Amino acid sequence: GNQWGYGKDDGPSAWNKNYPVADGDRQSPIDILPHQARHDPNLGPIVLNYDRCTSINIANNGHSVVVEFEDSDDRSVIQGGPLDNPYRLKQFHFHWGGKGCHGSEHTVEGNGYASELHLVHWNAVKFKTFGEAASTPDGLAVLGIFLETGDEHRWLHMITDALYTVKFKGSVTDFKGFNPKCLLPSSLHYWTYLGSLTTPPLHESVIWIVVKEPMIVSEKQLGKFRTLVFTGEEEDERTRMENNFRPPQLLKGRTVRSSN
Ligand SMILES: NS(=O)(=O)c1c(F)cccc1F
Ligand SMILES: [Zn+2]
Repeated sequence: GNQWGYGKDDGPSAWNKNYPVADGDRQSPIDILPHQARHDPNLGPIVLNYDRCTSINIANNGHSVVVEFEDSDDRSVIQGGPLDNPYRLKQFHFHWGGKGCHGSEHTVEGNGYASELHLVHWNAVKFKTFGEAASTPDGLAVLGIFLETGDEHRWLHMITDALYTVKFKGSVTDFKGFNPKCLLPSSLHYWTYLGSLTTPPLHESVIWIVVKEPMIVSEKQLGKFRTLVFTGEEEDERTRMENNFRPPQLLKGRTVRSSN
């Protein structure tokens, strides 16, 4: 099948073999150069209505740890900013590095962060299903939040305390009542640009909204993500899940706008 990963032979430099769009004109992530971003006064604030969000489960999909949400109605949406419609929250997941090295996907002036949280939303006004939205330009809106190491994050333990239940690829456990609003930094000032999924199939369907202010988490909390493994419980090898990030891709003439 189309198995891909983050190793030497199946990693980002090999993805274009099975997914030629990897060499496309609007690939993600990118290196963000704040001084070259165009400040757009028409870019309003991002508005998150997550108060009635319904988390369902937490899973290890062999590439990351993902928390899925009920998305059969508009109970949790993102709107405003560059978005013309409300986009429904579908899932969130993380990308991270190895001990002490960088693991974010987007970089800022060449500097990576320890990790990056992606909150994935889809345009249910224009599309019937997530899959349809994910394969059509601007069907998705992903909110990216950098994680920087420092003091312990007061709410991230709700995620890290559950990671031992999804150590192996293919494990899924109940994860109800979690509202990701508790993870967000105080300011939602952002950069925005048109890009893609950062994992295969790399569809060029994403309106990216990258928040400028990182959330602060402790090295201990981040270390718990590295107790996950890419491999299934039945497999012999136990390959530690880390460095599950795609490096920055060419801008190819795109404009990055700044909310302010
Ligand atoms: N990394 S990402 O946020 O681009 C992403 C998506 F948007 C959707 C599915 C998987 C995935 F990894
Ligand atoms: Zn992601």
